[in-house]
Amino acid sequence: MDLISEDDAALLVVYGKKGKPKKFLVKVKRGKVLHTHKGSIDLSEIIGKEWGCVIETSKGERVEVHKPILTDYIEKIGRATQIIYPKDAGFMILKSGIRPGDTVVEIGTGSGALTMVLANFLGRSGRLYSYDIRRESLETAERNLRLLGIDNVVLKHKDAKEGIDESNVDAIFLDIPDPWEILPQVHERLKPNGPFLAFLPSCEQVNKTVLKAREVGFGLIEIHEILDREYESDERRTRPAPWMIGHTGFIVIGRKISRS
Ligand SMILES: C[S@@+](CC[C@H](N)C(=O)[O-])C[C@H]1O[C@@H](n2cnc3c(N)ncnc32)[C@H](O)[C@@H]1O
Repeated sequence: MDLISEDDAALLVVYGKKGKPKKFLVKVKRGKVLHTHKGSIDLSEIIGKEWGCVIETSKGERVEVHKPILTDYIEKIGRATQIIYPKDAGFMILKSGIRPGDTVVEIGTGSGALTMVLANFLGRSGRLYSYDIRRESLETAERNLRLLGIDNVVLKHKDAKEGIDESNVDAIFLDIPDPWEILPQVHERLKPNGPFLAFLPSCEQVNKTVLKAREVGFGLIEIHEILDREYESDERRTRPAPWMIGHTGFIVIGRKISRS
């Protein structure tokens, strides 16, 4: 049975007045105490217990102990930049057509949120080459990747405008302010019919990207925006949560057409 051990990561959840969950991502250590607004939690107590168990704080409040999944990590990772949220990352992966074992390039590592999702999907037999111009971003991303024990990513400190080193790549993901500047190289480095997927916060960027993508030889160009509205439900009513992530960005996708 998969029991909780020392040094495991655990997601502890305590509930506020209106049933709102407050989440704590912790490393389990004997003797370590977590202090929350609902009392303290002795982490020694959960060692040897089953995942999904329920314990109590020092004030007798309920604490759920969950085994963290990828989205839990993404919510809590250190950030050096804006990140791509799971709602967008999941859609981008599906629309890229990539499969475990593929070779993928990412331009704009940032904090590594999309990097984590891509690397997790590609698996041990896959390879992700991720470029960033800023050392600070790469350092943050490296720390975040280490949290998950991800080892199929090659982080590259390089301006992608100076060239993409890999060729015959299955897909290229771009999260930089001006992807249109490098679409000619992206086209050259993709395998036949390979897709690019660009994440862009503004309509002006979308337009420039689409026009350039047509010019350099991408077909089946699509533009999407993904909206995710969370709901809350109790004995009295079910309704949209008062807060939502209003706008993240647009996703532009194109598939390489061979120049004949
Ligand atoms: C918004 S962040 C990417 C966030 C990332 N997708 C995530 O989910 O954490 C954009 C990153 O692109 C990098 N960048 C901008 N222009 C670049 C270029 N020409 N080549 C490589 N990286 C670039 C920036 O340094 C920044 O870290």
